[in-house]
Amino acid sequence: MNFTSGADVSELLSLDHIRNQLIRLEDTIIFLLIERAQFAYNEKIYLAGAFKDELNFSGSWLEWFLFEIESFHAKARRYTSPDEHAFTPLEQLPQPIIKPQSLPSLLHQPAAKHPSVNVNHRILEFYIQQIVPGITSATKIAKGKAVLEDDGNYGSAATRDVEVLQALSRRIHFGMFVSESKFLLAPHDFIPHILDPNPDKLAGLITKPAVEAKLLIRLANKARVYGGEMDADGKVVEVADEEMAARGKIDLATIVSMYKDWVIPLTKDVEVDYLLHRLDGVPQSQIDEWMKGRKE
Ligand SMILES: O=C(O)C(=O)C[C@]1(C(=O)O)C=C[C@@H](O)C=C1
Repeated sequence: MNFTSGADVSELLSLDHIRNQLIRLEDTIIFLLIERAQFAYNEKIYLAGAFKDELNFSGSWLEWFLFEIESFHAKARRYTSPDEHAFTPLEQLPQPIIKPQSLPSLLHQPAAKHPSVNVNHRILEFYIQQIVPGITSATKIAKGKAVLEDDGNYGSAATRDVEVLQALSRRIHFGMFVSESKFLLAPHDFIPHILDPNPDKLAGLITKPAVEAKLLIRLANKARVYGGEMDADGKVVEVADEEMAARGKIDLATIVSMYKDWVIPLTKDVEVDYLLHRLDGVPQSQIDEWMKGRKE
């Protein structure tokens, strides 16, 4: 989100504005997945210690990429922005070399900084285990046996992985802004389930089935169009959904189920975890004031 565009806080926190950011990120994520799908699964880059002789690093090749890239980005103060979360623990990253920007305070800091709100470890897990095998040629048959595909493009594949992971992380942690926006619209609805913590009730309050249904239809259409093909004259070549993956483009079902099974549920977890800490440090007088807004 561009926090310095001159927009005021209420505009930045309007649900329409935040949802537009989420819609824009769909495009980014689909294009980045298409880029990753050009390379084989390359299991070796996800195995801890597989390159330990070359790297002097005990984690995986991908974790090493994350560490190196995030070290550079940390120096450029990327992780001082409220919508950015590093995969590498912050204490292992260098300090910014320039002062943090002065950004409008949109989030309730005790909630935004609470460790439970950071779900990057879960993003990394589902991405490696479910998404990469789904969008790449994961296995081939050699001598009658299924073997994992490895094209040796470890640098290219990990570069794309880092880009996809950063975009997924931004998208999912946008849940904090969604929650803040929904909370401020009707704090009295949320407060009882925060004071007597009830994650299910909070999840019920933030869930919007119609928004989710539209998203999944839009996403499938986008993936079909962005992953589609044109001939040299610019004429659209009709390709069946199943054949798109075979052509090294993208597997539509994997993208849609990634959102349905992982991206939306994790965004909701971030929303609920943020809400559970939304009253941390808030004075009782402010809570009373919010509760006055409740319809009798
Ligand atoms: O748009 C919202 O209201 C959100 O909370 C975001 C989101 C999503 O992840 O896309 C999550 C939960 C809602 O049920 C609908 C959509």
